[in-house]
Amino acid sequence: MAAPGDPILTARDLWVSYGSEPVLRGIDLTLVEGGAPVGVIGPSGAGKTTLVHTLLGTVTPSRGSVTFRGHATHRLGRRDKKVFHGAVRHVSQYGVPTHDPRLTAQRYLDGALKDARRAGRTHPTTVDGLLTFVALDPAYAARSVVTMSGGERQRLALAHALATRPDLILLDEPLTAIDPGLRAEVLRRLAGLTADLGIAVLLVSHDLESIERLCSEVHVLADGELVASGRLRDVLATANHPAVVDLAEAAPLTAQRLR
Ligand SMILES: Nc1ncnc2c1ncn2[C@@H]1O[C@H](COP(=O)(O)OP(=O)(O)OP(=O)(O)O)[C@@H](O)[C@H]1O
Repeated sequence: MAAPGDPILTARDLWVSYGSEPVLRGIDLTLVEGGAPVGVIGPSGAGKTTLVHTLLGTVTPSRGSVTFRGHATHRLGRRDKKVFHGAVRHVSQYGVPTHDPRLTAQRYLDGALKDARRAGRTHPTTVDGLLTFVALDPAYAARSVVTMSGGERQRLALAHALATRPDLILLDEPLTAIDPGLRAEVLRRLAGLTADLGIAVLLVSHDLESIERLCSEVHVLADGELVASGRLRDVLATANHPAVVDLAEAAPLTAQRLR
């Protein structure tokens, strides 16, 4: 039985290459049960999405390993894979992955609630409640997902992941397509709900403000390496890597507030 603080996903000396040049270089990262949200921030092309896919097992590392509760993810049997997919959910920057015009928000979220019941992962929520949580009008339940805007699809994907009450949620730029005010509000709600339900979060983003709103611990990813780690305030205060300096310069108001 997993207890708070036990590792859920652990990456050890993770190296990934698509061609000859490594995209991830020796990443060490541990995400724990019920842990406070962890952020990975880095510029475009730093390797953030690759890191998420490697944690999920959809990209195979050339060196190093990812373990789920102590078991190598690339060697999970069918049953353990099912457990893994219930425990660890992913929300990509592209939102709901569908081209099916018949898929409504209601059907999509109903499916997630059904999955949650089957896996014993329910929490007191409904389709209306989930839509409202991500700041979508409950009338959207009847909408075909393919007719929704990018920002609406992103929020629907987030609602879907939350419906299944995972132990860990991997968020890859999940709210980039919505305006900063709404993004701040959804992140605020997300921080509250994940804390209440004990869901651990990894947020990868290039946006310092989003990371600040959700994450107490951050890692800076630059050219495939984690070059600084700690509380965001401390990381910015001791910025001695050019990538950290660039981050602070790109969001001067946030950086100034934190210093
Ligand atoms: N399937 C692939 N084949 C070849 N190269 C890839 C592939 N996926 C990513 N890359 C390259 O790996 C590097 C890291 O990409 P990745 O998408 O992980 O970065 P990122 O930090 O998520 O970027 P962004 O913030 O722009 O989404 C980039 O140079 C990218 O072009």
